[in-house]
Amino acid sequence: MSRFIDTLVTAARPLIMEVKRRDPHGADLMGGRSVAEVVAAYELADAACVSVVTGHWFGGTPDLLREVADLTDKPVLQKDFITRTEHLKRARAGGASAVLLTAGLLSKSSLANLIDAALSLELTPFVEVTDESEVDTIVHPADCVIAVNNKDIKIAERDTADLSRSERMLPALLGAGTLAPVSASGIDTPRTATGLLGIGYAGLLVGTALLRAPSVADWLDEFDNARKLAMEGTSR
Ligand SMILES: O=C(O)c1ccccc1NCC(=O)[C@H](O)[C@H](O)COP(=O)(O)O
Repeated sequence: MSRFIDTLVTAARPLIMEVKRRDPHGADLMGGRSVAEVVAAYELADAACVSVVTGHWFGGTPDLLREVADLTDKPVLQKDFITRTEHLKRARAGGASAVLLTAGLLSKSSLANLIDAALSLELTPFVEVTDESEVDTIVHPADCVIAVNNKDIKIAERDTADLSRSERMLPALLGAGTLAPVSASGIDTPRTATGLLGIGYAGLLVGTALLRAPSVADWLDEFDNARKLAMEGTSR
């Protein structure tokens, strides 16, 4: 198992915290902070893993991966439009431990080739899906994070998050054999996050909510409390 997926599934608080410069509408998410300050907040918050959006739609640049990877020892996911083996090699060289592969944007054979190539480079394939038919196209599912994107990248994620998609698709993810089903995008509140872990997600990818939170520490306190209450509820 490569480092990213292993770290995520064994983390006490399995949150992938994201560095992203702009939201889908172009609004700034950094709030005057440097990348180093955001990563430091995620370190303090004990993120399991860090995601960095290098895609230009969200204000990213290729250099942002190296900048983030140099600031943390945590496994780093690169989120970008990765379509070629060359992109995987660059991701590895830039310090990534995992790479986004968006199933809906790749042919079945390209996705399979990129998963194979990522695994041979010891990168975790972070395969994002938005419907059940895409799950069936994933090779080596046990070695992949399979993430349901609650938004639609084909319209640059300008839609409202549909969290019922994560609920509906969880059985398909588990049925495919992934050890790491993840819900991604539009996870707005600690309570929403707790609910998704409660139904069986092994990890969550959260960007905007943490970047806009007045205090990451307070957001996580609320998350930990809601999770404790949910766990007490299920053990009664
Ligand atoms: O999802 C993609 O295919 C994608 C491609 C290139 C750059 C970014 C991409 N996705 C970004 C995201 O999905 C979100 O930033 C991430 O899931 C966090 O979402 P949010 O918590 O709503 O900020």
